[in-house]
Amino acid sequence: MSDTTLDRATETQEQLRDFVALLKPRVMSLVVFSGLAGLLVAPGSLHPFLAAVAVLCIAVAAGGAGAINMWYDRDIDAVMSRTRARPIVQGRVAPEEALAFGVVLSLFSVMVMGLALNWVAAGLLALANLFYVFVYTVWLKRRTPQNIVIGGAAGAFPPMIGWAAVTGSVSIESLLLFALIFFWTPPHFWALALYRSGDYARAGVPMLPVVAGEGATKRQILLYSLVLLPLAPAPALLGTAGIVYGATALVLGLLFLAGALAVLRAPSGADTDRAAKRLFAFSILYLFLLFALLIVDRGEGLIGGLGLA
Ligand code: HEM
Ligand SMILES: CC(C)=CCC/C(C)=C/CC/C(C)=C/COP(=O)(O)OP(=O)(O)O
Repeated sequence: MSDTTLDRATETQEQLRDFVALLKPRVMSLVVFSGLAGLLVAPGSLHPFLAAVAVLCIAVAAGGAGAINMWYDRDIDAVMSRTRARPIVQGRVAPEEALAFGVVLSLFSVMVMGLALNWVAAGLLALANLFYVFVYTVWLKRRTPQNIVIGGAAGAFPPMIGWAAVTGSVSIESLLLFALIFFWTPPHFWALALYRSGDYARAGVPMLPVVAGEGATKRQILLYSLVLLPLAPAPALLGTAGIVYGATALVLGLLFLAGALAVLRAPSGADTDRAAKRLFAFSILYLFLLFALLIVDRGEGLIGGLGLA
């Protein structure tokens, strides 16, 4: 192979990597997993191919919204150390190209969901996508410290979308899964914001630790952890999951609460940063485990949900 062919291959690979980065793939992993859980625990069955299409649509719509978010936020992303290396900021992807990429993916995923599954799931998918772009990114992120409480609802839709892909409807059970992520998001994000508050202050983004201070943020984290404690086991009461899920969710909730208390008690500075980093990491593990348990504890739902029964 000649040097120019090799150069071109490397360039294509790097471009591909940049476009994948626009989709925020790491955050997407949990979005997709929670969507899959919603799909698997829903009553009814779906052909495995259609189940795969539905999950792929959730991933692509979330990725499309992520690309549009990166286009809109390119000014503040350039100021924050965590986001400085992103492709648009580094000039490796043109802003208009990222925007077009995000819009096309968003439209495509909603259309495919509607045509292949049903229009309730497609409508919810569009709502989640629009909520992240317009309500969170454009409207609230730069205006109020409640940005992630309200705007964070976008990320709570995936299990409801998975559920609707199977059933064509919204139900009390899928609303409960929505509520679970909705109340999980503030402690998840504010833990990170505590040790990244310098970044947000520099960028002029009014995240809670910047606007209300460290103490108020820690108390809010504790409050939401208290709400999660009875909420997470609740699917066991509705029959969406079994007793194994319910008991483990309670234990996980107690561990979450212990993490929030450790953050509250930690003195300002390095100790707070350390406790907040641990809580942030645990928040991700917590949600992954909850949804994994939900799937496992509904073994017969899993088999039925994929039409394998
Ligand atoms: C408005 C709501 C949310 C905000 C503001 C937020 C913010 C963030 C931020 C800033 C990070 C760090 C990413 C990085 O290091 O580049 C992060 C990580 C993460 N978030 Fe969230 N998040 C939100 C909701 C969610 C939701 C709903 C999910 C999934 C259900 C989620 C899943 C994750 C995961 C899996 C990571 C770890 C990614 C990694 O390994 O870096 N987040 N989040
Ligand atoms: C269609 C669909 C299912 C959408 C779900 C969208 C989704 C993943 C929402 C979660 C919200 C999120 C990742 C916020 C990141 O905040 P930020 O954008 O302020 O983070 P940043 O500072 O890293 O850019």
